[in-house]
Amino acid sequence: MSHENEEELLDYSDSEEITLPITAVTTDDTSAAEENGDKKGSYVGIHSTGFRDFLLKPELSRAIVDCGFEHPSEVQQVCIPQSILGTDVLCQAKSGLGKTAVFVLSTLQQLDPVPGEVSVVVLCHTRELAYQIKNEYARFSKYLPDVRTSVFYGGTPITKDIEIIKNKDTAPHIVVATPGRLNALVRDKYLRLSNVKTFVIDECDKVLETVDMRRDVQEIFRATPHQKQVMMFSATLSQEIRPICKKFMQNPLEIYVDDETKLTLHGLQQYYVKLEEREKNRKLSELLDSLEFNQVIIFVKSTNRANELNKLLNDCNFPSIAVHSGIPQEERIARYKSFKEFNKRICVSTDVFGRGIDIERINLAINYDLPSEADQYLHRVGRAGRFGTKGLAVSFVSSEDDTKVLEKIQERFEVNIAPFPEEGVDPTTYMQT
Ligand SMILES: Nc1ncnc2c1ncn2[C@@H]1O[C@H](COP(=O)(O)OP(=O)(O)OP(=O)(O)O)[C@@H](O)[C@H]1O
Repeated sequence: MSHENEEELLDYSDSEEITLPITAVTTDDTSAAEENGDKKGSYVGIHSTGFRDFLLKPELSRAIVDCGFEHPSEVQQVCIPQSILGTDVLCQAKSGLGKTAVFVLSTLQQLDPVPGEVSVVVLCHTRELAYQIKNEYARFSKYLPDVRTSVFYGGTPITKDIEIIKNKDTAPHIVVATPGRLNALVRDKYLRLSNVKTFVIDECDKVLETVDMRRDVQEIFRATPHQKQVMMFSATLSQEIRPICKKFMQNPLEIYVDDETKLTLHGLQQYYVKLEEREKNRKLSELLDSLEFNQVIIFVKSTNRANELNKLLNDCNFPSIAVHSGIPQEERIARYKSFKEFNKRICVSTDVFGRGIDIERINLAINYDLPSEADQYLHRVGRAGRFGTKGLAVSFVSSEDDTKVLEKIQERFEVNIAPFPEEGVDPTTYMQT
């Protein structure tokens, strides 16, 4: 089997049926962004540290101001001072509160770009997320013109990646990638990782849960020097996955949300609708007609269903797009961009967009198909209500299994998911003012 083919097997983005056992966890992550009203960027923690207290490079400080970040979120306050010193970090913090900026800022702070040397590797589980993280590096390194970041993922010609690596004018210092493609580039000796100083895994529980993806990560990891900084992040870090993560680390700073109730996004209203499978389309169309929203993401359990539902919505004149792993990669990224740029207001997706994807205007998440596990629910609904903003989540419950999952979610995260009110939901309670 060619490497290209092998790697194609390693696109796990639609693997919605994988279950990872979860047990209780503990934290102190008081979401001050939420407590402090719902205005994005209005985070003021108990210890009101400012970004300037981190003593970052002036080029980074300027970019932070340009990005409109006024105050670091709690996870940023806790992790950035340590991570810029090279400490290993294993960090769980709730969805949408700025984990990405922790590793982007701290790696840029430490980076001293050397031509032809890769200093930072960031791995994540989907191609769109890799693309998004690369753009975060672009935003924050805009005043660091010598720093180059590249993104490598499957489903695109590997020859293009090789050209970028070989050309001294484009060879990256920071590589953001999905494990399959990066492993292919390293294994075939196109990319040398012997100068890597920091190794990051975002959505680490997802990346490390399946044996195949973990094997890729291990192979890539072995190509990096022993002495380096390792950082891993996720909103969900079960007791089972923590020791696996720690095998890659040395004395990490460990941040856990050990009280799962604290993973609940309080700005997010959550409801369910009990109905028969055959009633889903009518109900969805009713909700889309009656609810106000800026952008909505609708989750389904298979690529087929994503296509069918998207077609149906378009036939009914709802401006929607579908995103799933069955779509050619270039088109997938084009659709991600188009949705992010607000060209479409409705996106039907599999779990490709179930984690990490950050689209500011999404304030409604609909589980047309409920996920089969509670963790995935948490990630999915976290697409609405980013950075402590308000949002609304509605889940369709159509089977015995759905009912069980719903119960589990409510128990674990101590969230009250009420039946969707007959009179609807007052838009002022979930729309930003
Ligand atoms: N200090 C800050 N001030 C204002 N906005 C911020 C700040 N930090 C991050 N953000 C913004 O908050 C949003 C969510 O951040 P990010 O995507 O990093 O969350 P996350 O913790 O990785 O979430 P998830 O677990 O869902 O992947 C992004 O749009 C980011 O630009």
